[in-house]
Amino acid sequence: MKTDILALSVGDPAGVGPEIIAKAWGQLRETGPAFMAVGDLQSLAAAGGGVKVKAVTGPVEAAKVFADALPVLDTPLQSPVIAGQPSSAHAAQIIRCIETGAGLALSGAVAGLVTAPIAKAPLYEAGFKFPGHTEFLAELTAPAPYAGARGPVMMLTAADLRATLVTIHQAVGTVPAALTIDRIVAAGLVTAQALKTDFGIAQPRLAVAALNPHAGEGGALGREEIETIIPAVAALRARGVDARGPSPADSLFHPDARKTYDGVLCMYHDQALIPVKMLDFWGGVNVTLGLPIVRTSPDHGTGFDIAGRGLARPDSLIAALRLAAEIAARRAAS
Ligand SMILES: NC(=O)C1=CN([C@@H]2O[C@H](COP(=O)(O)OP(=O)(O)OC[C@H]3O[C@@H](n4cnc5c(N)ncnc54)[C@H](O)[C@@H]3O)[C@@H](O)[C@H]2O)C=CC1
Ligand SMILES: NCC(=O)COP(=O)(O)O
Repeated sequence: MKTDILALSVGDPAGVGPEIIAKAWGQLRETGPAFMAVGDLQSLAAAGGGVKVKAVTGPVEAAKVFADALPVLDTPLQSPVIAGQPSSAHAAQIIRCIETGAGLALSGAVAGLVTAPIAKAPLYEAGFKFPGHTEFLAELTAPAPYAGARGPVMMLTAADLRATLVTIHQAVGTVPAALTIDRIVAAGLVTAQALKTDFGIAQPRLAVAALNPHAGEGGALGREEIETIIPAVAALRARGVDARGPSPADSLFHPDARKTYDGVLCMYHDQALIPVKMLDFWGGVNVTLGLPIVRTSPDHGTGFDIAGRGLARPDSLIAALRLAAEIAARRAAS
């Protein structure tokens, strides 16, 4: 049965996830968007500082209890949690929660999936083969049909800035070789389409960032613009995308520059994430574009340094829940 409720995977139980989920529930219980946590009930109750939690059998029951208690689809951990201390012993449960949430979203039982942060290293130690949620969810949803341009493409958004990435989790030294015309075009097509369907922008303008200082200074400071990015922008324009660039990245993110585009395609992780987190560290949201399911996440990580101390802020998670509900409503209406 379809519901408007969102699934929320709890992420690393030793991080700030359980605490910010309990806090987010406290702020959203009367207004929504409603969500069902998928994780270990006991550790959520312990991290929640007295918040009322309730085990539920699925989204329909969760929607009924949301105003009164934090609904949890209990997925028990096999070993104890110590806040601030990640452990590869939790990896299987963390992965199962993401799989469960994705399955519920694929079946339409929930409107979308929001993921609380995972730490990558303990999952890699346990044999997890994907750089992060983004690539894992692409694999989990690959068999499902999707009419749009297929991702995954990572978008980080805060205030009026929507920045997407051509390369995601890879060492900076490997980025130039990874930037191909096809890869930039594919990320640009997914971004342009998602700006229309998921963000409601009828005719999106896409800025494309250069890789090198001064956009390569005519080749003197790097040839990636000439050999790869300029041809990719031309190919995007030939496919009907209003793409401009490549523009020197140092002049692309100030307020007046941001008024000239609806989305900006960035070449590597920190090129996009630094301006987004500078603009609004607490309100930033990570969205996976080009999937048959709606998926958002807070822009921050597991915060092990503050986990279990009551200091974690739920703002970014709340923004992620609100954006997931908005995108789901837009997709449902189209
Ligand atoms: N969506 C996801 O699953 C993400 C996961 N990560 C993972 O998180 C782990 C830690 O990464 P870091 O680079 O240290 O970033 P981080 O975001 O966990 O921490 C950076 C700083 O922000 C603070 N912070 C984080 N969340 C906060 C919150 N809700 N309230 C108040 N302060 C908060 C932390 O205390 C720390 O000082 C890594 O293993 C990384 O893989 C990082 C980013 C996103
Ligand atoms: N820096 C963003 C991040 O690590 C999120 O990755 P993902 O788990 O959403 O793929």
